[in-house]
Amino acid sequence: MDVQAKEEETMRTGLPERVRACLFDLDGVLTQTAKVHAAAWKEMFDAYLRSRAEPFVPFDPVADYDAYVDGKTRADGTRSFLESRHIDLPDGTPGDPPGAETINGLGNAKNEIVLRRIREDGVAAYAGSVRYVEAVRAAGLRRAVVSSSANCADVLKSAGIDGLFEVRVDGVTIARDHLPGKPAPDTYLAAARELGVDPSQAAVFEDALAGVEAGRAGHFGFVVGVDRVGQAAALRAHGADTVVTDLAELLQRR
Ligand SMILES: O=P(O)(O)OC[C@H]1O[C@@H](O)[C@H](O)[C@@H](O)[C@@H]1O
Repeated sequence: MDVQAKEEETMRTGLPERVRACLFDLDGVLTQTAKVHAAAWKEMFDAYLRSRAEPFVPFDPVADYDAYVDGKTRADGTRSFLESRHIDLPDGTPGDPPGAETINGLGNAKNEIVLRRIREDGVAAYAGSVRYVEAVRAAGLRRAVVSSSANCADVLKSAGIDGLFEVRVDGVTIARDHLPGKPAPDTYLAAARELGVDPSQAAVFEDALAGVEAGRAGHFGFVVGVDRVGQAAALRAHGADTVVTDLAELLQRR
């Protein structure tokens, strides 16, 4: 493909010309799993909150999920929501049984629920996202998935889209390399490094407030907020340069 044709195709991705790589979040951006996570968090937190002495105030799967849990690692999400309720639990250890009254125990209980739901209902990719990733691949851009989820590889495989990406930085990488999770930019920076591009040449695609914040903190070339729940203004306030409701909208931009 000659230079002009390539530039025209790159322009059709709706991204600035300097962008050479796309870094995609998973849950809620590529796959319809943000709502599965939100429902699993609610099931786990409500069971735990009911077991406590204070009056029961349920976990809100929209407001609490977006503010405290979305985009963060399992342990950070657990800690952050409990903190909002002034509940301080010990971390425990990764092997704590599901439901043990520790950060790890509650996180393990949530993971059992999420895996059960995924097993029973399967995982669907967003059709617009698949079209978009195929378009950026055709335009010659590099592609990575950057997720806080330790279940990232399985979810990509179940959705049948694991072959579209060259690099994966996920919850397993975070634990192995001791990376700070989102809203810190480290996971996105690691993916850009692995793809061999400067952050200024990479676009970040995120539906979580913690995720667009990571995009801004890492000084990435462009941050696309993906609004699945009516939080466009908050995504902009936390770091998105533009907001779409479906990635395919970007293909119409010139
Ligand atoms: O528990 P997992 O699968 O490791 O996922 C951790 C987090 O991964 C993020 O991608 C989701 O936005 C969160 O909702 C989720 O809790």
